[in-house]
Amino acid sequence: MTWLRRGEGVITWGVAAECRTSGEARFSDASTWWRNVVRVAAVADEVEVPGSGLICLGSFAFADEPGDSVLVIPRVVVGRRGDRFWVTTIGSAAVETPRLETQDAPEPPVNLVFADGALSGAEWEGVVWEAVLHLNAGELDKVVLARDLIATADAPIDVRWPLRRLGSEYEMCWTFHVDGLFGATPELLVRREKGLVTSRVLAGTIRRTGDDEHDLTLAATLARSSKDLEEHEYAVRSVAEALEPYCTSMNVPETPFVLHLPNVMHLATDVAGVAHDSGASVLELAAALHPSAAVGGTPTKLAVEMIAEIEGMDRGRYAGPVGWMNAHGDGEFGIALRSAEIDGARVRLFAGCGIVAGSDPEAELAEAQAKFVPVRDSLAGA
Ligand SMILES: C=C(O[C@H]1C=CC=C(C(=O)O)[C@@H]1O)C(=O)O
Repeated sequence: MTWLRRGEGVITWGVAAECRTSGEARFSDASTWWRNVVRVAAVADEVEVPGSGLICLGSFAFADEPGDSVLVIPRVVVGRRGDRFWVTTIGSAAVETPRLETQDAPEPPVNLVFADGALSGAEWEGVVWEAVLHLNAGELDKVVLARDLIATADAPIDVRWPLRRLGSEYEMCWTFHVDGLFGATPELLVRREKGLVTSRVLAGTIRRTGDDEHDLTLAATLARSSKDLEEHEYAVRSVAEALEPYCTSMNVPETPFVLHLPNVMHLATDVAGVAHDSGASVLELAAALHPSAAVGGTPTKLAVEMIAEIEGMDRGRYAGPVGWMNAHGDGEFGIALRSAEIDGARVRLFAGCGIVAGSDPEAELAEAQAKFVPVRDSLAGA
């Protein structure tokens, strides 16, 4: 498993224990399981930085139904924070320090072919039209609709190949791999670190052209676009409202900044708060925030119902929380965007867009295509 950003984070091997769960109680099941593990664990942590000591990594389904979720305690963790490096071993009996051996470099996927997933592009545009009709009728303010692509190779794909590329090309994102779900997400649902709670909210997107000067003009257009600012405002409000009960004070900037990624630019807001003594873990905070308006919509309940009704596919763990947590309940959960599920020689890629009353289905399809780019390119040959 992997959780990395700018070369910092953890890479893990093996499984010491795991909790598989599903349904509405998936977050509380996993939280209870983790608390029980922590209660009986003997932890020797000589490093004491985020990610050292006993940790688990998890990936959760977007929807209550269908979809499976998992929390995994790895056997071996190799971590880095700043100039500190460490190895953690975890087991139910005495554990030996593993020998860390250099592995062969991964090979690229062989003869990779892409095909539409549940819906073709044209069919998906039809679904977006349908949503726009509902939005214009005032039934809801925003709904996020996604689609999938299927990539098939001639032989099983080594996930280290796309992970290396994502890690180096999307440095400002969190590169992850948990139980077959991998990607590089630009959106941090929540981080809890020593009483400080932070969240990076994204919503509002413009595609990059490859011409830096032109992209700067586009960034300025994005920062002034009322459609995108409105969409962004919904997302920030949903995060601030969900975090409020857990924080004594909060800082919610009034204006977003533009986050530049190699494929797209987003309106972004970093929300920060001081956690009060409720002791809610980062996983409990992630459960309270999910699904934010960046992946569900506004109002949440209606948007999630509409997604189930018209989207035409099972999201699985795409757009669900993915991340790690330690024995104190500190950790980071991102939203599993710009992601894919790998199963042998087959990869299922996901991308979605926030739809509001003024959305143009053709433009949304182009935006979804741009959001497939990180994983799509990461699978390409050398
Ligand atoms: C749902 C996705 O992106 C979300 C995150 C950032 C910007 C978004 C947007 O502008 O539509 C989406 O809400 C995705 O990448 O699959």
